[in-house]
Amino acid sequence: MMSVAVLECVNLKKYYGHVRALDDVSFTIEGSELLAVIGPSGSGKTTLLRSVAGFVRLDSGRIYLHGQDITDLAPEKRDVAMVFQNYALWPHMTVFENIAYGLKIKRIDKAKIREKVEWALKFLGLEGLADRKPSQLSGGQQQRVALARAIVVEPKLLLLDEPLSNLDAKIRLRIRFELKALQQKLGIPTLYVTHDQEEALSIADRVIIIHNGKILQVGTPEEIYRNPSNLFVADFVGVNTIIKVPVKNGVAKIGNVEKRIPNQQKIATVVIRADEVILSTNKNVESGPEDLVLTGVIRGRLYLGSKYRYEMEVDGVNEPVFINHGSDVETGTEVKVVVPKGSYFIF
Ligand SMILES: Nc1ncnc2c1ncn2[C@@H]1O[C@H](COP(=O)(O)OP(=O)(O)OP(=O)(O)O)[C@@H](O)[C@H]1O
Repeated sequence: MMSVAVLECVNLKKYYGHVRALDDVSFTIEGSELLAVIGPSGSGKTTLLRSVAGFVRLDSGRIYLHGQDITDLAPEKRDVAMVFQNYALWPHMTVFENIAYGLKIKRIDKAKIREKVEWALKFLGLEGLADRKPSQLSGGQQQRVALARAIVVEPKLLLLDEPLSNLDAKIRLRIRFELKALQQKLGIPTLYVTHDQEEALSIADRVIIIHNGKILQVGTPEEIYRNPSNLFVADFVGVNTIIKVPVKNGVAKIGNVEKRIPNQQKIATVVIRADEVILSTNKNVESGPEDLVLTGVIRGRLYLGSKYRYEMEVDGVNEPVFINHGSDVETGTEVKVVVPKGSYFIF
C-alpha cells in the first residue's frame, strides 16, 4: 500500500498584482517530520504558511491533508493549528481560558476540557500560571501558552510562524531545543517558517529554501549545507566569503583549483565557508588533493571573542577574502589558507 503524505502541496500559485508570492510551489510533509521553510524577507514564507492554514485564497494549486483536499475548506475546518509570530493570545482571557478556547468552540464537555488543558499546562511547564493574564507572563511563557493552545486541540499539522522571533537571543537558543524536543515527543508533523537559517538548520528534519516565491532547494540540513544547489542557497545557509573570479577560455581559476564553467559565463563566483578554513604561517601545511589552497598576506583583523576575522589579500585575486580563525596572526604576515573540500563552492 502506498502511504499518503501528511501534507501535500501541489503547484501552489498566489500572485499579488505582478508580485509572485508563490510561484508553483510543490512539496510534502511525511511522517512526523519538522519541515522548515526559510528565505529572506518577502520570499513568500508567510503566504505559504497562511495558505496551508486557510487564510490566503490561492490563485491555483491544491493542498491535501492526509489525502483529503482541504484547499477550499475554512481555516477552522482544516485540523491544523497555527502559532502566530506575535502569539495572538487573547489579552482579556486567562492562560487557562486561552488554552481552552479551541476546545470550547468544539463543544467538548467541561470536565474533558479541564483534563486536556491541565495536561497541556503540565506538558509545557506552565503549571501555576493558569490564572494569569498574558500581560503577566514573560515572552517565553507567552510563547508556550500559544503552543499549548495549538496542541491541545490535537491538530493533524502544526504551523509555526517565526515562533522564536519575539524572544531575546539567549532564551531563543534554549527554547529552540525545547521546541524540537516537544515536537518530537508529541510526534506532530510541523511546518515551520523562519528567516533565521541557523535556527532552521539546527532543528528541522528537512528544509525548504524559498526565494521570490519559488522553491530553490529541498533537503536535510546536512544536504543543503554541504551541497547547496546554487549561489543564493550557498550564501543563505552559511557564514561565507564570496569572491568573483574571471573565467578565461571557459575555465575559472582560484588558488590551485580550476573549474570548467559552461555557457560562456564571464565571471564565476567562489563561496568559501569563512569558519571552516585552516590558516597557517607554515608554508608546508598539509592539504588534500581536492582542497583549495590560497596563499597571501593578512591585511586586517578583528577580534571576535572566540576567534579572529581576517581580511586577506590572496595571490591572483583582486578582492579581499574574509576568513575566521582561532589563531592569532599579525597583520602583514604571509599565510597559507587551506579550504577543505566541501567548504568551498564554485558557481
Ligand atoms: N496582502 C498582500 N498584498 C499585496 N502583496 C502582498 C500581500 N501579502 C504579501 N504580499 C507580497 O508577497 C510577497 C511575499 O510575502 P510574504 O509575506 O509571504 O513573505 P515572507 O517571506 O513571509 O516575508 P517576511 O519574512 O518579511 O515576513 C512579498 O513581496 C509581499 O510584499
